[in-house]
Amino acid sequence: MGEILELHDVSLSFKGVKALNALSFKVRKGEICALIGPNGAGKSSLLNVINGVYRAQSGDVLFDGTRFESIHPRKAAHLGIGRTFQHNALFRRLSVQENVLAGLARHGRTVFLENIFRFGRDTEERHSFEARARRIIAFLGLEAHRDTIVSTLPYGIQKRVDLARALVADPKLLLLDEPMAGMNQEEKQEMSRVIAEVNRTFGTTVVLIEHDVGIVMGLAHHVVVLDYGRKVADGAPEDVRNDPEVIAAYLGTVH
Ligand SMILES: Nc1ncnc2c1ncn2[C@@H]1O[C@H](COP(=O)(O)OP(=O)(O)OP(=O)(O)O)[C@@H](O)[C@H]1O
Repeated sequence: MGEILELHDVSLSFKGVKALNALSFKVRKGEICALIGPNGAGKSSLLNVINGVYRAQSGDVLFDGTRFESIHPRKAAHLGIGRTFQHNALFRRLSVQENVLAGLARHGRTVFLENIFRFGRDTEERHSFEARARRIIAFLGLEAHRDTIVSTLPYGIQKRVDLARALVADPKLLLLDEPMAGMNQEEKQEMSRVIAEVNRTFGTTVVLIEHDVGIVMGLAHHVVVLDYGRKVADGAPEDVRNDPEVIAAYLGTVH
C-alpha cells in the first residue's frame, strides 16, 4: 500500500512564530498515525494545513498523489479529507441525526437547511443521505440518541457524534483533533476502540492528535512527534517510545 499523504518541508509562521518548521513525513494508506508533542508544538496547525484552513508558506502537501497548494476546506472535504475539531463543531440545538446529516451538507445537490428540515428538492438524495446517516449512527452505537438534542448529551457521547459527522461522508483520510480530550480513562479506552474499529471496517486512514501516550501506543501504527514545529521522531510506537530525543522533548516532561 502506498502513501495517502505526504508533507515535504512544510513551514508555517504566525507573525514570526514558527508553528511548523520544514516539516516532512508520510502517512501510508490505511494506517492510524498519531501526532504527539507538547502544547504549542504545531499539531493543530498541521491538521489545519492538511485540510486547507491554513496555507503553508513553503513546502508541499500531496494528498492521494496530487499536490495541493491552497485548498479550500470544502474542496478538501470533497476530495475525501474529513475532520473533527478540538472543540466540537456540532450544532448544539439540533439532534444527533441532524448533526450527522450536516456532515453530508457539502456533498449534496440540495442545500444544508433543505436536508435538515426535510423540504429538499431532491427526495432521492435525501433518502440516500438519511440511510447513510442511519448506518453510521448504528455503527457508532448512537441509535438510542438519534433524536436527542446534542447539548443534552454527555461530553463523551458528543465526541462520538462529532466522529459520526466526519465519518458519514466516507472520507479517505480522517483528521481527529484530540478526539479523547476531557475524557476519563474508561471513555478514552472506548473511543480508542471505536477509532480502531472505524479504521479496520472502512479502511479509513486516520491522523489523530492525542496527548495520552499510553492510549497512543496502544492505538497507533505510526507515531510522529513534534516539538516547536519540528519533527523530533517518526516511526513505530515502540521505536518512538525509546527514542532519547522524544523522552527529553515530551515523554519525560509532565504534561
Ligand atoms: N491562528 C494563530 N495565530 C497566531 N499564532 C498561532 C495561531 N495558531 C497557532 N499559533 C501558534 O503556533 C504555534 C503552534 O500552535 P498549535 O495550536 O498548532 O500547537 P498544538 O501542538 O496544536 O498545541 P495544543 O496541544 O496546545 O493544541 C503556537 O506557538 C501557537 O501559539
